[in-house]
Amino acid sequence: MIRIGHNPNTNMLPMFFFLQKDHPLLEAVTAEPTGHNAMLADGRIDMAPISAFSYGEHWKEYAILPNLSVSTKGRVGSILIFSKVPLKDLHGLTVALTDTSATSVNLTKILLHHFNEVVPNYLTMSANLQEMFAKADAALLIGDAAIQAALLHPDCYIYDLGEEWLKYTGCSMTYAVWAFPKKLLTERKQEIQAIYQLLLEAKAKALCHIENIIETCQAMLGGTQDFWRDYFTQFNYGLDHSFVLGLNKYLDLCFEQNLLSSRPVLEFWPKE
Ligand SMILES: C=C(O[C@@H]1C=C(C(=O)O)C=C[C@H]1O)C(=O)O
Repeated sequence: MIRIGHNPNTNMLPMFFFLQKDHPLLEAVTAEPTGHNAMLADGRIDMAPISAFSYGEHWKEYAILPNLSVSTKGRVGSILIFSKVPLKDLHGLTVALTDTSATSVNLTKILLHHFNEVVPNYLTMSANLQEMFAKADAALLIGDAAIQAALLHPDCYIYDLGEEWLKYTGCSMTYAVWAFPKKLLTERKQEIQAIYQLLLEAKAKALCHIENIIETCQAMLGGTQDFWRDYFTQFNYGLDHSFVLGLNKYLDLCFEQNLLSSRPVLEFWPKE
């Protein structure tokens, strides 16, 4: 039995919609990314789509499943900074960070400190734009919370972090990777391999039946079918060479900005 992290956000539906969650080999544990990051680190789950940043913290212990990720080249649509002032004017002001993210929280710091030369103060808060704006000048939201806040058309600047990252680096951005502790390979290699196959099959099926996913998203959060169709054209759920380049660029910058204590090396299993 492999306990896997199930992320309930719409951006992960292409991974989970057709995954047989009652399969005898798997148990699904639902949480936001930071929940899975913590659960994988302390052994409460065996595998999850964790924040790419969390892989960077644990790269010596974890392996990444090839050809799986949550990535975009440019716009994401659901990793957004809502700001009362332009990004360049945030120096010395307060930015509220959602407590559900690790990758985007550190991407925010890289974009502000390294590329915009502004250093604000940070607050970590639960994802609620109104409450964040009561205490801060800008707010980072991810996933469905970001989509819901944007659909209300708040009267503020909105920055898409995938777009900002592309503007400054020319690279794609990988937000999540599927990782597991390498030590599981000594006794549970076959189970991991079997779950990996299920994940690849679930993803392949979803990409052929994206209309089912679009209808589900509309039922969950509203918005038009065109909105959701456009949302999913941004995403790439694979991890080919060009996405690996962007992921390495992000992890290298995290290390150079002292957000990570060592420079991560990506290790994949199964090896290709
Ligand atoms: C694309 C998204 O990516 C998510 C962002 C994450 C993070 O910032 O740590 C982690 C997992 C991803 O699924 C999103 O939430 O919109």
